[in-house]
Amino acid sequence: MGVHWYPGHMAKAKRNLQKALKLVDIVIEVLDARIPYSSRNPDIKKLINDKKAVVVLNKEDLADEDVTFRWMEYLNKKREKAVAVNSLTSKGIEQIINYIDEIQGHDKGFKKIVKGIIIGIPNVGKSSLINQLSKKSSAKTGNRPGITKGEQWINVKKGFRLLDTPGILWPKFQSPDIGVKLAITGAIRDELFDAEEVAVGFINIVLKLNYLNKLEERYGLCLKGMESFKILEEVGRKRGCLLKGGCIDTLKAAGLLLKDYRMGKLGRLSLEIP
Ligand SMILES: Nc1nc2c(ncn2[C@@H]2O[C@H](COP(=O)(O)OP(=O)(O)OP(=O)(O)O)[C@@H](O)[C@H]2O)c(=O)[nH]1
Repeated sequence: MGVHWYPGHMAKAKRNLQKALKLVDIVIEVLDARIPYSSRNPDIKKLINDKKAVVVLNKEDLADEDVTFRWMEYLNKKREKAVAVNSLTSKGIEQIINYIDEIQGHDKGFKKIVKGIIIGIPNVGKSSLINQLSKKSSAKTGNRPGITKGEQWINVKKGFRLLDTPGILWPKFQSPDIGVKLAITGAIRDELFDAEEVAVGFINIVLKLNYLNKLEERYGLCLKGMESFKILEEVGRKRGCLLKGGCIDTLKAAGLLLKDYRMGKLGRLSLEIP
């Protein structure tokens, strides 16, 4: 799943999700903290309908803290319960549990056992979050979209059960701009896009959101006043990405830059602000 997202894939994902949603009372929707808007499924409101929900801004360790704070405020203003989470270290996990307690406590109509599901687009960290919530590595994780399989309930705590299979959502396709952000963060498989184009798109965002110093620090370069492709070339030159004959291998440089970003080597860097 999450590969090409042909209409057939989407219809299947939607059917599976609708089936799963019938089994649960609470939805934990996982977004990428670096792109909360672009990583949100376009039909989410309709799908969840009036079910209780918690929005998780995952991979908070890779996002700009101030920007994440602004996203939380923005979501809270819209009466959405939002929490910033690092699913690798469990930061924020307690707050999710608290929200679930709160929802259970406030709603007298709730059953004794509340059931939840984790949903989100590919590679956003659904399985890692399930692992953190279950405190055991029962869900399979990997640095590649589309590897989640299996189905069972996990007892997260007394009175709260979680479906061990996350619901996979299709991403937004509205604009090339969103596509580039999804590619940068790894929600779209690398084979499906042109790395150079995506890296240039990434540098454009870096310039727009004033993060150039992060690139300068990482690569020991002075990049002020340069346009995006030139910056990519400079990174390639510095890192020895050269073709036979000495030309800069910008494709290799693009791969290196995107990998560094995804691994957090450029520091905390958000790609969109509310
Ligand atoms: N830095 C960081 N990486 C994370 C975090 N959560 C997950 N990851 C990484 O993101 C990648 C994808 O995580 P998964 O948990 O497999 O994501 P998923 O949404 O289940 O992916 P699919 O099975 O493709 O739908 C893995 O390399 C994880 O280690 C986080 O909070 N911070």
